Order: sequence, then structure tokens, then C-alpha cells
Amino acid sequence: MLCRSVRFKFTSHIKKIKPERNFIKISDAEDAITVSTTTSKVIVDWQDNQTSKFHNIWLRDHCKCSECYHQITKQRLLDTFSIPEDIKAISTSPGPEGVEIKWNDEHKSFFKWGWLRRHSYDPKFIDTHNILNIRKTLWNAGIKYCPPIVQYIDVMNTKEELASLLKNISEFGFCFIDGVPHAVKETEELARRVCFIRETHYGGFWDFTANLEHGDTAYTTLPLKAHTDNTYFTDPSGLQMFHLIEFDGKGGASLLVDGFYVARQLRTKSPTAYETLSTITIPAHSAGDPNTLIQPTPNGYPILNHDPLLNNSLYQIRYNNDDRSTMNHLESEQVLEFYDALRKWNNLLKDKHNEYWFQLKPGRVVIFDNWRVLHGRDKFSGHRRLIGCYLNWDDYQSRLKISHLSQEEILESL
Ligand SMILES: C[N+](C)(C)CCCC[C@H](N)C(=O)O
Ligand SMILES: O=C(O)CCC(=O)C(=O)O
Ligand SMILES: [Fe+2]
Repeated sequence: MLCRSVRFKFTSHIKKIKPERNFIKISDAEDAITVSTTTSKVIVDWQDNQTSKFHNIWLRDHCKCSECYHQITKQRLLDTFSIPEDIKAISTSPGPEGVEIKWNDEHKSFFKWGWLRRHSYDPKFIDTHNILNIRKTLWNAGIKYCPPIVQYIDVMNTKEELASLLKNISEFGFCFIDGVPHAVKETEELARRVCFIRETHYGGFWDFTANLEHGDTAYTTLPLKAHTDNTYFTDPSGLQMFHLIEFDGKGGASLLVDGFYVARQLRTKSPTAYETLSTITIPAHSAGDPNTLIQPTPNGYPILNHDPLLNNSLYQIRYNNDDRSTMNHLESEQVLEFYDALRKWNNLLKDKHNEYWFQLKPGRVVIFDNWRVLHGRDKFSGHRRLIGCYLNWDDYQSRLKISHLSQEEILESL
């Protein structure tokens, strides 16, 4: 869905937006009608005439009682391999909240209906790998009329606004934070409000100008085409933060492009090119600093990466054509196919309708999803001081879930 409707939603950014319950609620058929057992399975018949079958060993292994599961660390205490191979439910006692099971090894387990329904594997009812149902709002250049914005003072002082910031980043792939003091200290505190900072060969919290302090074109006045950072890392940083705190020259505008929207356009216009960029791996390196040669393992990921656990949906874009190494692994017949697909991708990235150009100014920070949104920069002259940092994907996702899920919902999801 394009961001037409979001215009109205974002005039409400001055209102405190309560974090909506973003937990994927399972059907209200959580209450079972009957529970029965066979020699190897426990059978649950649900209200909606669905039936789940659980292997005895699977259920016993997932017992969450305080003897089998550490209630604080949420780690398994049970020695899986001590479960007798002939483990069998000898009695089941269903109740309003769930079912108690007595096993032939004398142990008793209790499983909540919600947990059983969520984790049912025969059949599977929901994508258990996606517990947050924050939709992705795809956008094009029109986002310039209604970019997601939150206020620094609110993010720093209320968990609701921090939750809104995280939700915006998850939904749109980026968010502006306005009212940030024009200084390293407060900008870094804002980053740490989200999660801890990722150290790399560029340092932790960066403060840079075009002085080639590091061997990368980011440290020059050259233009940078739309790209994602860290294609040379096995695990590219999840988020990137920029705050332009000093600038006395010309040019240097910033660019964002919604890579998920561009990928959808490519798939529609040229499914073959989409498939090519989803399969051909791209080696990358960062080798500009002395005594530095960073390459991912394996040394090559596709530009478009899909999640087999989530309906093979696109979950990560890795694209920096300048940091791409030699394509010496292609079969001869793949070469022209690759460059044709790359050109189609680039043409869409550079389509004016997909480019969101803006001028960063002191006080306005941008944080964006480096796995979805590509960024770039126009060439510039003069003194330009940019500060910011990388944040890890997993730490960002953790903060996002914690800010939108209750403890009970988190427990049910594990
Ligand atoms: C650290 N800082 C963000 C200033 C510069 C990073 C260099 C960007 C690199 N060419 C890449 O695409 O990953
Ligand atoms: O200078 C900028 O605006 C961004 C440069 C860049 O792409 C980066 O530092 O990763
Ligand atoms: Fe970059």
C-alpha cells in the first residue's frame, strides 16, 4: 500500500500514539473442545473444527514448568535426552486456560491453549516467525509530503514515543527525529535509547567530514548513488543514523529510496531480472583502510534476499555497486543476464518517482533500516560534518518487540 493515507495519520504525530497491540493474535478458537491421546500423540480438537496433533516427545520436550524451563532466563533446564523414548501421556485434564498432561515418566506438564494453537505444527496455523504484525507501508517520492517524524524530547522521555519511533522504522523503513540538540552527546544518547551502538572499523559513534580519515568515498565530497551499507559484512548493520550538524557549502542533499517498493516494481516489470538479483551472489569488500580487508562469509549474497521461514518474503536488500568485488564466479551465460538485471534495478532506483531527496539540517536526525532503505548523497563543496552510527539488526528488533509486546505475549511466542 502506498503512503497516500499516511498523510492524515502523520498529522497526528503531535498526539501521543499509544503503541497498538501489535501481537499477532491467533484465532479466538483458542479454546479446545476435546483432548485425546494415541500411543505417540496428543490430539487437540479446536472449536473451529481444526485438529492439532502433537508428538508426545515434542510436547514433553517443550514443557515450561519451573523444573524443565528456567522461568527467568527462559532456557530449557530439561535434559531432552533423558526423556524416555516411549514417553506417553497417561492422562489429560483440559481446563479453561489449557490442558494438564500426566506423563508415564511421572512428570506433569501444563500447556496453555494459546501456546498450543500458536505453535501447532500439524497443522501450522500462523507464521510463528513473525510475532509482530507491523505492516510495511511502501512509499515513493510522495513521502516528502508526509514523512514519519517524532520529537526527540518525547522519544527520550516516554516509552510510548520510543515505541512510535521503532514502529515507524519498522513500517516505513525510516523516521526523522526532530528537535535533537546539534551535538554528539545528545545524538549519541538518542542512538543508545534505541539500542547499543555497533562498533566497526569506522569506529563506534562516527563524527566525520570529507577528509578521507577512512579509505571510503563517504569521506569525500563525491556523490554516492543509492546503496545500502556494509555489503562487505556477513551481517550488515540493521539501522543507520545520520545527523548533519555542520554544513557551510553547496549540495550534499540526502537521498532515501524504499528498496522494498523498488523490488516490487522490478518483480512486476521483469520477473526474470528479479529472479536473477535474487539468486546471483555478489562478492564485496572494504579495503580502503590500511591493514584492512573486510569480506563477508560466504563472500557473496544476492542483492535481494528472501526469508524461507516467512513465505519466502523479501527481508534484506544488500546493494552497493561501488563496493562490489570482481564477479569471477559467474558462468559465461550468466554475464549478460546479470548486467541486464542490474541495469533494470538501477533504472528503477534512479526513477525520480522512487527518489526521496531532502536536505538534512542540524536538529533533524534520520534513522533508517539499512536492510530495506537505500541511501545516497549528492556531491558537495565546503565543510560538511556528519555524525551518526550503526545499530545491529537483532538489537533493534529486540527493542521493537519489547516496546510492543507484553511479557505474556513474549512468553507465548517462545
Ligand atoms: C561509517 N560511515 C557510515 C561514515 C561510512 C561508511 C562507509 C560506507 C561504505 N562504503 C558502505 O557502503 O558500507
Ligand atoms: O554523507 C552522507 O550523507 C552519507 C554517506 C554514506 O552513505 C555513508 O556514510 O554511509
Ligand atoms: Fe552509506
